[in-house]
Amino acid sequence: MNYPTFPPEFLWGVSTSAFQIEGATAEAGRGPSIWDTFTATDGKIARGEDAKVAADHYHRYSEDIALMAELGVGAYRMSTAWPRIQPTGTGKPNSDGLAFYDKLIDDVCAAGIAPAVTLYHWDTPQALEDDGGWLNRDTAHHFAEYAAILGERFADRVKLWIPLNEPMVMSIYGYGIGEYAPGRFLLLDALPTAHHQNLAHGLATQALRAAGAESIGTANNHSPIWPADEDDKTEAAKTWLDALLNRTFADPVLLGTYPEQIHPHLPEGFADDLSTIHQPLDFYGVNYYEPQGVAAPGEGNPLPFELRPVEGYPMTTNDSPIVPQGLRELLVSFQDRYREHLPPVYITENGCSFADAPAADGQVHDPERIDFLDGHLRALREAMNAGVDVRGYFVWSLLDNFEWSKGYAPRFGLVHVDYETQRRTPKDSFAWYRKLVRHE
Ligand SMILES: O=C(O)[C@H](O)[C@@H](O)[C@H](O)[C@H](O)CO
Repeated sequence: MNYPTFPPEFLWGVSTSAFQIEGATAEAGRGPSIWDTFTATDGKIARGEDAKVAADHYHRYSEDIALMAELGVGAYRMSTAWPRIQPTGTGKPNSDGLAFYDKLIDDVCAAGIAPAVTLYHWDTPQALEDDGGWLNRDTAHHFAEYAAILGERFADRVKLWIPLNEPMVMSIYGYGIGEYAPGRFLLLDALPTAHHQNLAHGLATQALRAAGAESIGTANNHSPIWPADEDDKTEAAKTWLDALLNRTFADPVLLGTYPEQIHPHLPEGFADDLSTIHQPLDFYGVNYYEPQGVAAPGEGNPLPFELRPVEGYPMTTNDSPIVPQGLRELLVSFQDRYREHLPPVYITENGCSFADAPAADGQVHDPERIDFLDGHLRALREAMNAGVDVRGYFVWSLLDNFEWSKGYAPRFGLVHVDYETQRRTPKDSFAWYRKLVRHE
């Protein structure tokens, strides 16, 4: 099988997040997070599922590290659970929490794999949410304190640091439309949470630098915005949605500015924080899954846009259109828009879910996932040929895991997880990725 070719020093990895795989939510001093609260709230999660056990990674991380060593990946993007380190989000760190990540990071390093640590993948300590969460500017400063604790403890071993995972999703899905924790429905009044997360990114980057961190970047999710029709009003809606979903999180970090449209929705004095947010970065991490369709707002719609599905493409079981060329388009547009302000890029997440299950032969055959990865890697290669400086790629995800409000039905892993027995079964895509990563 001919694979797309990449430079020998290209960094191959896999990604996960703490809340989606660890389980052990009440063990070793971990405090409750907004997602523990959300999963315990009726009607919020499909089939009433929760992540108390998830993939039980907290107890089975050695087995999972052995799987990554088998894959031959050069890096593992994981997240640390803020409520495991600071159960209420402030104050003295929980030594058992630090000890867990000490052991995990040591064993990842011992397997010859570079740890890439995301400090925050949406599991805000509930105590901070009770004080307003990301609506409260103080949370950004608490986050910087948390970052300093991690930097001090792990900067000697961690290769790549990512303060926040997808602040856009936290703001829009968590505070804007209530689909994710903490479940607020504030629409555009959620935008102060975007600013406070951007501020947290800047303050945490300063704290990590002070602790001697090697390489710091982002993991922002981005989508090319595709107009549903040629109407001028749709073009205006496209510009607005691009500002909201993409530029509100890229511009302040890369340029030290916010798109004009967003200014009226930001907290007073936001401009004074831009120099803190606009920290020099070593890389820009992009999570790509799909383009986003848009049209002009209909009658009575309070928003300056209307979301539209992208049609005419094969779909995943998570209702995502499979559009590899969207990745090339996105990266080339970023190169054009940010030019010398865009540091080297890592694809920090890309992946797909299908209803994978062991077949009669005990194997898990997932040809659609192999096609998905192959297609997106070819599109990535094209973007690199067009001049985008891409240094690495992380598959979402190593393991099947808890897919937020959709629970366990969407399976994104290269490794199948039987949630009854916690048995791990590498899928065909695991073998495919192994060959690619090992240049076999
Ligand atoms: O991008 C995200 O939404 C998150 O970073 C992951 O936690 C998701 O599980 C994954 O993307 C699949 O939807």
